[in-house]
Amino acid sequence: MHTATLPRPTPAWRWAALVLASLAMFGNYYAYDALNPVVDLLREQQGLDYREVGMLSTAYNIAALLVLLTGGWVIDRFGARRAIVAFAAVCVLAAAVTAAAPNFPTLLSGRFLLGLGAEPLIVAVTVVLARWFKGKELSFAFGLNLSISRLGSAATDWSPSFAAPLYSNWHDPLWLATGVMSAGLGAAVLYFALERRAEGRFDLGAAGETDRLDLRGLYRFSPSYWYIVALCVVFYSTVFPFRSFAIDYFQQAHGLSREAAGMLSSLLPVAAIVATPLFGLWVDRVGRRSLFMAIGSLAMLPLFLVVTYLPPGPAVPLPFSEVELPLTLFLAVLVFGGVFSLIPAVMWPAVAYIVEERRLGSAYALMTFCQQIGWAIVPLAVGTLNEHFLAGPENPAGYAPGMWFYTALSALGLVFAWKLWQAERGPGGHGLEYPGGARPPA
Ligand SMILES: C[C@H](NC(=O)[C@@H](N)CCCCN)C(=O)O
Repeated sequence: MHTATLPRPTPAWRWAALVLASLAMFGNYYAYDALNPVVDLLREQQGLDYREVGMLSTAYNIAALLVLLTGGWVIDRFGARRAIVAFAAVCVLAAAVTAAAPNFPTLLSGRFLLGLGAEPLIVAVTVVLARWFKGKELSFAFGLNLSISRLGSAATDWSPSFAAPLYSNWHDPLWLATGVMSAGLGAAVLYFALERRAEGRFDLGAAGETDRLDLRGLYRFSPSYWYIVALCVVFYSTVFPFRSFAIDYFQQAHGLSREAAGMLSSLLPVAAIVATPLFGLWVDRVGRRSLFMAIGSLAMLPLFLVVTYLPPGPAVPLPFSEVELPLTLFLAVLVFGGVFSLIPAVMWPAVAYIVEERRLGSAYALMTFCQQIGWAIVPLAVGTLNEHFLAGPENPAGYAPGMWFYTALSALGLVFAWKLWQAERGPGGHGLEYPGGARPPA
């Protein structure tokens, strides 16, 4: 079929494709985060310690590293629409294995399997969005996709409230996650059917470059690229592991109920749902990308120490819920949510200004690869610190070393963002500080 003679897809088809692909991502993010509200139950009922909880997170990353190494081969070989269905099916299987697990090794295999499905599912969805939206609201489509994905994370955090009866044991909330991911698989199948019907009617463009890892070209990336990668590593190595332990931490160290801890933790993705696309639009207008990354890193620096050492403050009612939250924690997590919106909204698109288009797939794949390495190590380190310092409700101070560790990572992030800002203000800058990514003529 000679697609060049066909029209580009109409808005209705494009938005239907976005909604279906994003629902698959909703299931993906829900299934990943489903472990967070059951950490205390895994410790009490399954006898896991914090280090083992950290290992569950690391198992996901090791699988993701292996999949990223084999690159987008499956996507190239079988096409993105088949890949979306296949990877979503792997996620359903992974969620079911995790929910049914009778012991720790099976739990580990479930999370490993999830890494094999979830990260390439994200890549495949990125590929299909690029095909449908290239030249038409692509950034906005990516932003909406990320917001719907984060809604999946928030829904997991809310589940101790809306699915409270399930939380008498750790299996049932994970079966709920399996159900949600199955609905995501349903959306993936509908997407498959939609794309098949669109073929022959519309020009969907050639399948783009998938995120391949081209190790030969690494040395050709500029220092600015490597500063962004370094920031990406320390940023996500802080945020994602913090989220993994956050609900349990708020329960044990601050005495919150699971519902309140879940609501508090959900402020992070909820803030990001609203603010990420807005920050994206703002930065596109004003530029100053590396300055914003530095501001975000600076704002993040004191937050872990604030929740550890400042008095909790008065209890404030959370709108639209029965829950009351200590003011200090509420404000700290809200600011963290702002940072979680600002840095990703600026950081991922900034790479496109620094790396030429034909190497963008490699650049993103390498960045995601490095991200997984940091994200694999930190939960293990924090889990080990919690165990070593006997963290628990009788010894809330035992969580402080982990919080200092996050603070040290945030400080490193600030250094990398600062170096990037310096590099970009100089003559070798790539235009990150200017609205369209180009320095205005002198
Ligand atoms: C855009 C970015 N996504 C990622 O970093 C993914 N590699 C992993 C997401 C896993 C979420 N449970 C993000 O979400 O900010």
